[in-house]
Amino acid sequence: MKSYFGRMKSTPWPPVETETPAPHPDAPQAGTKLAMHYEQCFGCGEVDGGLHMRSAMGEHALVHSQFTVTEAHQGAPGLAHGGLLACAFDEALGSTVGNLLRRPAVTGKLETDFVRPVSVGSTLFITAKVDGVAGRKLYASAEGRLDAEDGPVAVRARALFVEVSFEHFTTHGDPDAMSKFQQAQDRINP
Ligand SMILES: CCCCCCCC/C=C\CCCCCCCC(=O)SCCNC(=O)CCNC(=O)[C@H](O)C(C)(C)COP(=O)(O)OP(=O)(O)OC[C@H]1O[C@@H](n2cnc3c(N)ncnc32)[C@H](O)[C@@H]1OP(=O)(O)O
Repeated sequence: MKSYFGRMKSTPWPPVETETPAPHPDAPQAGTKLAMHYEQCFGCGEVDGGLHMRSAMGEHALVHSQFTVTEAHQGAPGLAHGGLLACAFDEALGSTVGNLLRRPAVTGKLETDFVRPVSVGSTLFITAKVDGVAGRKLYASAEGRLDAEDGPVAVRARALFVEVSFEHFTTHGDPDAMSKFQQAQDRINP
């Protein structure tokens, strides 16, 4: 498969020896639309000004995500804010890791290469994959193309997710975090 990294190629990725991840037996099948994981998630939830990202499982354990850049997402006039684009890749990569490996994890490190401007009104087509697993360390990467699955690459990203216990979310976040996640899943997939 063609490298996902372009200029990132000079740095070895993953940076440590990893095992090739097998998708979890309960990972969604190719063609499945992925449910939002939480209604108040800025990436995939029903949040005003959010990304409203939509994702689907593709062939070869690739996850395809899309979102359209709105006026609420600007940095420079008419252009997507870089941090907002990083957020989009955090979401797409996190969803890829969560759905394929079904291990609770948080982003430890996220790197982005911005290679083309992304203007308001454009749709980013993001393709993401899990690259390797080393114990609790889960490595993933993605690229985002402008306005079509085969459009020009605008952003590349790679990230380390670290597996955590479910208590991470209830201790550091909302004590009811897990029941809220579950309620959201039940409403979406009754
Ligand atoms: C059943 C399951 C679910 C299925 C569901 C499917 C549905 C879809 C699911 C989900 C979609 C989700 C979509 C959301 C996407 C957005 C995600 C976010 O935005 S997450 C928020 C931002 N991130 C944080 O808030 C983390 C804050 N940081 C921490 O809490 C800690 O620092 C943590 C947990 C990352 C690590 O802390 P420690 O104490 O547990 O572990 P230590 O030992 O420090 O690190 C473990 C290993 O990782 C390396 N590491 C950690 N951070 C690193 C870094 N920045 N760079 C390099 N290595 C790092 C360390 O060197 C260590 O490696 P060595 O084991 O020693 O080899």
